[in-house]
Amino acid sequence: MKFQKNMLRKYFIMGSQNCHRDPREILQEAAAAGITAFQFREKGKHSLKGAAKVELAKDLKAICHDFQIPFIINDDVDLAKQLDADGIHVGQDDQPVEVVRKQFPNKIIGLSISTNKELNHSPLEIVDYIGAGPIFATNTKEDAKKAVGLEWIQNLKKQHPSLPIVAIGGINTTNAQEVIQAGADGVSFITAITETNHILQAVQRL
Ligand SMILES: Cc1ncc(COP(=O)(O)OP(=O)(O)O)c(N)n1
Ligand SMILES: Cc1nc(C(=O)O)sc1CCOP(=O)(O)O
Ligand SMILES: [Mg+2]
Repeated sequence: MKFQKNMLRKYFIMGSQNCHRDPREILQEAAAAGITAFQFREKGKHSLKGAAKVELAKDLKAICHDFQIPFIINDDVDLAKQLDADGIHVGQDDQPVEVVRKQFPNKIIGLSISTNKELNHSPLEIVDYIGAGPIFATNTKEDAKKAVGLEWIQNLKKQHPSLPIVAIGGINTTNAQEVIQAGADGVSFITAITETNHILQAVQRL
């Protein structure tokens, strides 16, 4: 699947550890409601491992493809290869993005950026988009860095006007609009969907 900036507009991220019910049901509802991309982030204390992780990933990929939404895998390069995912998202402490690009010349590749130093030392020309954040405080990622705020998105956009940017961290139905107004091409979110009882409404508002 070829990357397009508008895929970043409503980018849902999830793993089974984020869910109070079957992740398949949650993704199905979010996809029907209009998310534009999905990242499988099976990570942390209560996450699935081994065959159970692979089985869930396969099911979630099939749902994404039913809705023609890109299926992106967080961190796990081997799983991305095994499942022929549409893309992979890596952070500063994961496999170097140069290595990932060599392995996947045609897949969507996203890279996390949390500071100006990371921005200035990353090979931005070989990634399709950056995940910028945390914009606001978040409890979802244990090792999240300091919140960067909306001005940082404005600065990023000024410095790199054509670099696709998806904002992440503490984004919900009430603050998503100001994130877009600050210059992000889209918003990514976990708990805005996994902690709501009204997925359709939440996705529409986001
Ligand atoms: C879209 C998006 N942006 C940032 C991240 C964070 O990636 P990373 O820093 O590697 O942290 P983990 O998610 O792996 O804990 C992301 N996953 N997606
Ligand atoms: C996975 C992730 N990465 C972040 C980063 O800043 O790189 S913040 C984050 C968690 C986002 O979850 P929520 O939408 O529930 O705040
Ligand atoms: Mg990572």
